[in-house]
Amino acid sequence: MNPASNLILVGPMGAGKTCIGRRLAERFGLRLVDADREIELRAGTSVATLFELEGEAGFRARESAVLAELLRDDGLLLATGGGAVLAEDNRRLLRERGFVVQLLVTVEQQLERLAQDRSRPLLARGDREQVLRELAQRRAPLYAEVADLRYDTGSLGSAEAAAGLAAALDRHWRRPAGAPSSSPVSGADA
Ligand SMILES: Nc1ncnc2c1ncn2[C@@H]1O[C@H](COP(=O)(O)OP(=O)(O)O)[C@@H](O)[C@H]1O
Ligand SMILES: O=C(O)C1=C[C@@H](OP(=O)(O)O)[C@@H](O)[C@H](O)C1
Ligand SMILES: [Mg+2]
Repeated sequence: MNPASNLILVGPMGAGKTCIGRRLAERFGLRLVDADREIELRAGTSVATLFELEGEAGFRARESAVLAELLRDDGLLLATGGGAVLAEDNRRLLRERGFVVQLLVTVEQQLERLAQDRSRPLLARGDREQVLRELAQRRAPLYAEVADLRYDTGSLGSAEAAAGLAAALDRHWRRPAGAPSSSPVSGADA
């Protein structure tokens, strides 16, 4: 098991990386960083606009650079974007620099959670269900390759899921000596 001080969330769009990350950061005394948000801050524009202006390849180059920059630090809760595992160098970096949690979600749950979402360019055209199924098929082995722990949010709401994941991390994540101690998940209803 990986005794890293960073906690890294990977998984598909709508798995809850960003929102569960927010709750867990507080619980484990980690600094929350969301890779997409950091890319947007550096570029001064949105992920959707970057896809439009630079294509997916341009966005992926920015994503790799941001992951490398952020993961020089310790004590982070890093919420990645769903495609962060595509590049082999990213996968190596994630494995080396953190305890990686793969959040599991079904395509049906993704469709429900992202029904109103207009910010994810990969879902902007075509048949959403088909796109999500193709992405899941291609990426599932890549998430599995980097994961130290897999966690299924199933039918849980995000507060319950965060509380359940925190309990699983208490059992499975060996943190380095001197890491801040954990406190209850705020707003958890489980
Ligand atoms: N466990 C959950 N149960 C219900 N809704 C959720 C859950 N996790 C996330 N959501 C909702 O799904 C949407 C996407 O969540 P988000 O955290 O942005 O996912 P990701 O960063 O993995 O793409 C948000 O509207 C969020 O409130
Ligand atoms: O799956 C993907 O390739 C993407 C997922 C998004 O992040 P979330 O997984 O946080 O939605 C964002 O990085 C971008 O729209 C591309
Ligand atoms: Mg996100």
